[in-house]
Amino acid sequence: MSALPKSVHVAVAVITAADGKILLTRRASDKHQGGLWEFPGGKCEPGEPVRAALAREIREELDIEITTVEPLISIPYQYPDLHVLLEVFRVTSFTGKPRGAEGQPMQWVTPGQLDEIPLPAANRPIVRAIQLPQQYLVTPDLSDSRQLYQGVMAAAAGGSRLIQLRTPQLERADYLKLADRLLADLPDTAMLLLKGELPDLLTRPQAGWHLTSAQLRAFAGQERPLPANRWLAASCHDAEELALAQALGCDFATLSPVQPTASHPDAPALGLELATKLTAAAQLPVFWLGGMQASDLEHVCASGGQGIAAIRGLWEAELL
Ligand SMILES: Nc1nc2c([nH]c(=O)n2[C@@H]2O[C@H](COP(=O)(O)OP(=O)(O)OP(=O)(O)O)[C@@H](O)[C@H]2O)c(=O)[nH]1
Ligand SMILES: [Mg+2]
Repeated sequence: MSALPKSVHVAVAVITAADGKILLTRRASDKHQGGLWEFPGGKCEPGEPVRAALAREIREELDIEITTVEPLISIPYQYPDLHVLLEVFRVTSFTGKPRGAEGQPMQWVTPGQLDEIPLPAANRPIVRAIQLPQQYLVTPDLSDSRQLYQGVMAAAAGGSRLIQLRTPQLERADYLKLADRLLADLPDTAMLLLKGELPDLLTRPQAGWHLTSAQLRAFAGQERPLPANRWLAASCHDAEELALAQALGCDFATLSPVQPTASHPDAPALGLELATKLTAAAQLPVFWLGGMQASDLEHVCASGGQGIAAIRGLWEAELL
């Protein structure tokens, strides 16, 4: 057997059925990461475009033709014995009926079940990218708790699944009161991330936590401060902070400011080119923040981002 190459470029498919279930196959036990479940896919041949490799691998492994393909995330990952660049695509339609054409076992699982299944270590951010929506709402800077409560509830009723409660104008006690009302009343489909200090999070097990970049730096070198079943995110502004977020085990990051924004007029914007570069190097889903609107979503996803985080761009006009 020849030695493994040092770095491989891999096309990976998250094949999603109409009911939201995702197709996993099991790796043969004699292969790299053998015996674990995986998303189907395989290595690009020299000079082969990644989407062509994806179509070929899925044809070879599952005997189907993929038809609707969108970029999900790309992950550079160093295993002890191999460097991989996983380029992951979501496949939402195909022709034919998938079968393990190489004799490999198959199963369809819900996004939530992915947490329970042994996958290769590089796959954790893929699982997070699958579980996260493409829009991350950040509450507008209002001082009226009632208006904020109604706005968040309306957003959740309208389908928003990921919401950060950011209210610099509220006193701490009022903030926590509002947070508790929302945690009690929001539907299970919506996840609320709070800002603040660890003790407040430890007493609110349903909440996620969004760290400031200063908190992220203060936690450097420490253990993940929340258990794996709670959402942990961080505000990042450069490559160093993205690396810290990853090292701390954050589930995702925001990267800002991508474009100039009214809420932070003095912060120099990263620009699209640098945001794309930083996102490609990161090993976690990255929401772009700063001057982002719903109309930017397609470009952000095509550039490797998870989606957009926005204050002004995503809330109903009457809230602002
Ligand atoms: N297909 C796939 N590969 C993954 C995943 N996660 C992950 O780390 N990898 C790694 O990516 C590399 C390439 O995958 P592969 O073994 O499927 O390649 P292939 O289909 O071309 O296989 P072959 O070499 O037997 O022809 C392997 O080192 C594998 O461990 C995943 O979810 N799906
Ligand atoms: Mg394969």
